[in-house]
Amino acid sequence: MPEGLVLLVNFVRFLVRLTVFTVRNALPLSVLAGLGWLGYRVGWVLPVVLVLVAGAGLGAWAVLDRPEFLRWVGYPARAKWRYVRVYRRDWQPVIVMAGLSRTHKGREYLPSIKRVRCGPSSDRVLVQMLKGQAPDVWEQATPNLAHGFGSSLVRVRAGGRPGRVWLEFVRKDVLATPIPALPIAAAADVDLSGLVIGRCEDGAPWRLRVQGTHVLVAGATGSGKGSVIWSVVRALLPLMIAGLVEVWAIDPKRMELSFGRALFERYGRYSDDPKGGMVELLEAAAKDMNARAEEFGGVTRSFTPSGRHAFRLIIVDELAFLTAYCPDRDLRKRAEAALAILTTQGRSVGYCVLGAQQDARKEVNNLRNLFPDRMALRLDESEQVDMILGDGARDRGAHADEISSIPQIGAGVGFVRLETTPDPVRVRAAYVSDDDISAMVTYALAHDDDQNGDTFGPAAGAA
Ligand SMILES: Nc1ncnc2c1ncn2[C@@H]1O[C@H](COP(=O)(O)OP(=O)(O)OP(=O)(O)O)[C@@H](O)[C@H]1O
Repeated sequence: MPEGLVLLVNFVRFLVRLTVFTVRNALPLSVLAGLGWLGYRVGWVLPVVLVLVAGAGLGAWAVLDRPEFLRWVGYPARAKWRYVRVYRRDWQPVIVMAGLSRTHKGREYLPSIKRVRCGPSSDRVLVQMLKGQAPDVWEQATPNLAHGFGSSLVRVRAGGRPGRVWLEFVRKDVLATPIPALPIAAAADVDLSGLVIGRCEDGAPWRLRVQGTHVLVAGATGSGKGSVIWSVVRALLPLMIAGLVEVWAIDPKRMELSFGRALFERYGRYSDDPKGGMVELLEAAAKDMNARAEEFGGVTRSFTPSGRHAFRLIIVDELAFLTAYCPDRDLRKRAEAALAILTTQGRSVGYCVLGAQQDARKEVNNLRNLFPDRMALRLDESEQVDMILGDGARDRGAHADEISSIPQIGAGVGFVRLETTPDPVRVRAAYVSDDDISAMVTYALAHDDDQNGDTFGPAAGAA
């Protein structure tokens, strides 16, 4: 190529880059230009005073309303900084070493960074993949990317349009410390389509739907299934006291639920009888559910809890005991039949089954697919993750088999799929201790007398 043409091409490239840089950084460049102009026209005292006043204003904002300050100033500034200092600087060598670039006819083709966003615990980098690349190539390279950019974990998320992926670089584990039991809400604030039972990795409340679904909690022994169950009961407590919710507890292990037995006996039912009592309770629930379905048939299609028709949560602490381990074959069959009826027909008439189980395998619980919402706490084997959360969940970052077995760090931590996103989200349930459960029993029984017989809450009386 003639030398003049090379110079021209480089000059045009420089102009394009300068324009892009100016447009992207219009605000800080305008401020700098304004201050420079002021300094030139009226001296440097005024710009310095302005900078100090702005700094003090930002400091006051950061102290008075930290979340908003971080949202509008802190995280965007950090994102720019990390883009320049981490991702753009190391992009080429890391991508080449991870095998994500291509060389064709001596020219190197690199995927490009479109955007960087920062949150409290992770950075998200939007990447324009090379033409012909698919997200699974990136999923295979996540260990290289994590080591290359100095993060503890990388997850690949959908990029919103074909050809793009978000890389989520986890900087620190914000769920590594236990969350104490959440405060008991007012009855009017309890939402059956989103009970707050813990926290998501991005700091948002973890909301669990119980109305219109069934929930399966899978986790190895000691993974903290009890904290999920008790956080749900705690969140429902105001509506239990108000007579709008009943909790029926089936407790084959006689450990976890027996502690709050008084609550279930007062606001629902309880059984730990292995000789048929637990199965009878399930059958009673299925029978009542059928009666309710008959009463509602042709009258109403949506369920609203009321004093006459309370929302019923059926908790089964160890599903596998009823469906696989119970020595009496007849009882196993009856339990499976009742569970199948409840899970297939109960959703629309105000029944929800919340089942827990240690073993995710099909042989142990072949009703698994009747639970629309499933969560994976710590699991023993990586293959079990997809059995619970669906195919591809582990590749999308649900590493439930890598959750720490140290209770302080990993109990109650798990992965769920939320309605809003196909990607699994890491969550931690609040820890409801034995003392908290005793306090709940005392609280409920103390409030009982005032409210017994009345109905409360916005949905009352509307069945
Ligand atoms: N959310 C939590 N945060 C912190 N620690 C927790 C949490 N949940 C449970 N733990 C701790 O972990 C221990 C085991 O929890 P838990 O008994 O709920 O597990 P599990 O899954 O029900 O086990 P198993 O199936 O053997 O009954 C508890 O004794 C408690 O100390």
